Amino acid sequence: MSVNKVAGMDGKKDKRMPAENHIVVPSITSSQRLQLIPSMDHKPDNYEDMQSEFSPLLFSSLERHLPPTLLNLSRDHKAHYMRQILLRYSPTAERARVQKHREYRQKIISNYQPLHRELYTMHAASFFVPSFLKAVNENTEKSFRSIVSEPFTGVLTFEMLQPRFCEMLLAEVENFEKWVRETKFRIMRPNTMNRFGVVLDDFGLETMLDKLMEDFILPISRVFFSEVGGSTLDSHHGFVVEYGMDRDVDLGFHVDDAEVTLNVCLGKQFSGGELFFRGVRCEKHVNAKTQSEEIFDYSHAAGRAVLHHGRHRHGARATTSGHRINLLLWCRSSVFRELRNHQKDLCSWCTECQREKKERQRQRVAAIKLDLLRRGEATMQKRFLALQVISISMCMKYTDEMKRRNDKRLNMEQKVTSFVLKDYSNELELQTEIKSSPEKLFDVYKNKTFLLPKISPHKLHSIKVLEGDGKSVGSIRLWTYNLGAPVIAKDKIDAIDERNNSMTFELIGGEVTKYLKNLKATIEVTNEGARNLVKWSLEYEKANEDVPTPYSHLDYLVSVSREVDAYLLKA
Ligand SMILES: O=C(O)CCC(=O)C(=O)O
Ligand SMILES: [Fe+2]
Repeated sequence: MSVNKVAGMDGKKDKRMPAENHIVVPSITSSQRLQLIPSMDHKPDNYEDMQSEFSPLLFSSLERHLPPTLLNLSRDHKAHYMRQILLRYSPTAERARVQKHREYRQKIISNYQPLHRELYTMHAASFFVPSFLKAVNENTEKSFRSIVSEPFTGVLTFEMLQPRFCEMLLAEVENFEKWVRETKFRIMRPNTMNRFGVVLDDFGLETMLDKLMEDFILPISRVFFSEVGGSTLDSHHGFVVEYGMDRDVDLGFHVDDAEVTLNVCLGKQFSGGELFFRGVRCEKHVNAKTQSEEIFDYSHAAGRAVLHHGRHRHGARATTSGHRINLLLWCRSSVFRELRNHQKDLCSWCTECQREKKERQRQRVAAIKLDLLRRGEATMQKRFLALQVISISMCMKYTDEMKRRNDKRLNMEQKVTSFVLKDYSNELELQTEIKSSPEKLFDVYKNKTFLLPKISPHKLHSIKVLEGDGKSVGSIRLWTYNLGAPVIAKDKIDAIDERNNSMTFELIGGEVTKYLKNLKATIEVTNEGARNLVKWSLEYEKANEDVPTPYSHLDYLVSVSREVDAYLLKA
């Protein structure tokens, strides 16, 4: 089974940038690099009318990553700066392909006479049904839930297009196909799996479809598909597919080259043609076996939309009579794709990754249980507590149990083998024994943080000093690490006590600050008799009651320290 459908030539704008020698750009120093954390309170310029080989949406989303000193420059300055960066990432062959495709589109657009010009700009009131428009205008989770039904997890359906719009679009596609036949113009099909159907972006509908994605699909995807890039959609591939006895009959099992796929049935009369879904999979698991609970079939109806994750494996059964024509919008997120490049291991959204993870956890817990039982020295209570501590990052069940205890405001001190966990309200401590000297381990955290991504590459991707020297109080650093998914955090060194090998960091930015209003972490490396100990303490304030106690953060910090310990012993 080959399920990866190859994307068609999705085009870029038929526009050009202003001539470069018209722009005077202030010289750029190394401190003016793009920022990993976007300035969310900055409103980017609109680049719609700018001529460039890159999409206007790409410029708008990249603008938020510009260094603060560049944010207030003129639009042309910013575009010039961003274009230089984008060009560095666009290899020559890709640029040549884009250029060729742009010429192809230009040739079509300057020769083809549209039938319904009103389709080429967004007229929301005449395109969409009122219920859809109302939900998008209100733009709340509640408003979207009121129009959407979810017959199967991750497959949303809702009424979307007016019958008149469907008729006009069908007539426009027919008109375009007539022109193709008459002129014998060789057009590209939407992708390698379709012999029929046309790319709407290629004959002038790109701007309207950009708007459709940005103003109508993005708000819904933000609510339902944020985990898979739905909040950062910034480019699309828009086309129609056509089925019938004299067209393509069915569509094989595949995944789309999209983060979120919009599939709207335009008509006409048909029977058969059901969509079949078979579970969400990442690249690694795209061919993994389907579980019975992943099987879902859906019969489409004219005007109705289906919105699903692009990597939700699917296909379409044979259209047994009539004609079935659908509008497809493959919506993509460059940010999500970039982040995926750093996240080499598990996908939170791939059912198979999750199944493998559970299986590994089950095996670990079983091994720990067996080990404890074998040792026989632990009392029944010790065994139970050991499992609780070790499973902090593994099973929410345990942390829920701990939360209930915690709510009774119990100060627990649990001594288990080499771990000590203290759980106060808003404070957590986890201590573990290490073999290397306290001074050496502290030295890594104080002076040699550059070693950490090397020591623990699967947990920590990078540490960048943003302000100060990265070693003294007041220094600000940017951490990219892996807490199940890639996470970005900005911290400030709050206090250093070299005599006691202790340091405190405060979180001042990044995803975690969304659910923990305050988070201070202190490391203390000490020596107690014959034992060397590392203790991590967290002081935190949850953004709301539903936020889980940050056991996983604590466990993360301690497990990195244990890896540093192992590294020092080997060094
Ligand atoms: O035929 C359909 O409705 C599905 C089309 C589709 O999945 C695709 O073109 O990616
Ligand atoms: Fe598809």
